[in-house]
Amino acid sequence: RALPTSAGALRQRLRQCAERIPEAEAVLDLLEKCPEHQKKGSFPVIVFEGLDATGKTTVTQAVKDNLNGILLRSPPACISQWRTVFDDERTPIKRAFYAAGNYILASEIAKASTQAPVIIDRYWHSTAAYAIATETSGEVQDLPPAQDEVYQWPEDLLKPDLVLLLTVDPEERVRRLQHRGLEKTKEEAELEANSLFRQRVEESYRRMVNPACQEVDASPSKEEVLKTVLQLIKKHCAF
Ligand SMILES: Nc1ncnc2c1ncn2[C@@H]1O[C@H](COP(=O)(O)OP(=O)(O)OP(=O)(O)O)[C@@H](O)[C@H]1O
Ligand SMILES: Cc1cn([C@H]2C[C@H](O)[C@@H](COP(=O)(O)O)O2)c(=O)[nH]c1=O
Repeated sequence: RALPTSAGALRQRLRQCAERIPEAEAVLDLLEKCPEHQKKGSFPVIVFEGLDATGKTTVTQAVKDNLNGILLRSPPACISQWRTVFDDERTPIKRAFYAAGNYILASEIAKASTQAPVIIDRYWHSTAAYAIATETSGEVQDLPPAQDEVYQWPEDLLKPDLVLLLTVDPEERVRRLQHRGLEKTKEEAELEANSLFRQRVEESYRRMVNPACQEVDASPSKEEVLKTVLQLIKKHCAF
């Protein structure tokens, strides 16, 4: 399978291509500086997941402001300048890059969660869901079965307290994509063109376990969605 599910496995993958791709060496250098088995601080760590244009950027910013939190994202800023290099690489290398981003992000989460609530725009569930959906074709029935290990959280990666999956109906999502009008990644283009791919990504999110995603209908107004999300955070996270 293309997705490495431990820090050791993804380091090995990046090492294999580091001679040819200098950016892989740079990612490895950053990984070396991250202690293994990061632990979170006493503040809650809340992740927002979902397909492109479901409203993650909008809601994470609003939640951050509301809770006086710290906003982080995957891939983290320190490696995002190399993203286009890896997006053009073969699938196993590209997936190793996104996986590495999560382990580097875990170091940032560990530190930030000692200071304030941490709000995250995409984390492991996105890395896994896009990888799983890309590796299969056809209908959701063709995905690995629900209990498969691909849906498990990596044992050595810091876990969040709450993962909220934002969903909107396909027509509203396309309206939001068009309204935004930014440059598309390959995955975004595929999501628009291929409704089966979109369904596979969303179903993969739903099958993730330990922690599982809690689904939020993000179709209402920005204010309504924020209200729902803040209620869920209050219910599930102790401050
Ligand atoms: N609840 C909402 N109602 C109407 N429009 C919304 C809502 N939330 C977000 N939008 C709009 O939809 C577009 C996409 O939102 P946003 O950028 O927050 O999504 P995203 O999930 O972060 O996308 P990506 O993953 O591609 O970065 C933006 O133009 C935003 O203003
Ligand atoms: C984090 C992450 C992202 N992707 C792909 C899938 C999406 O189409 C875009 C979205 O990125 P954005 O920064 O939220 O606009 O990137 C991926 O394949 N794997 C990942 O881990």
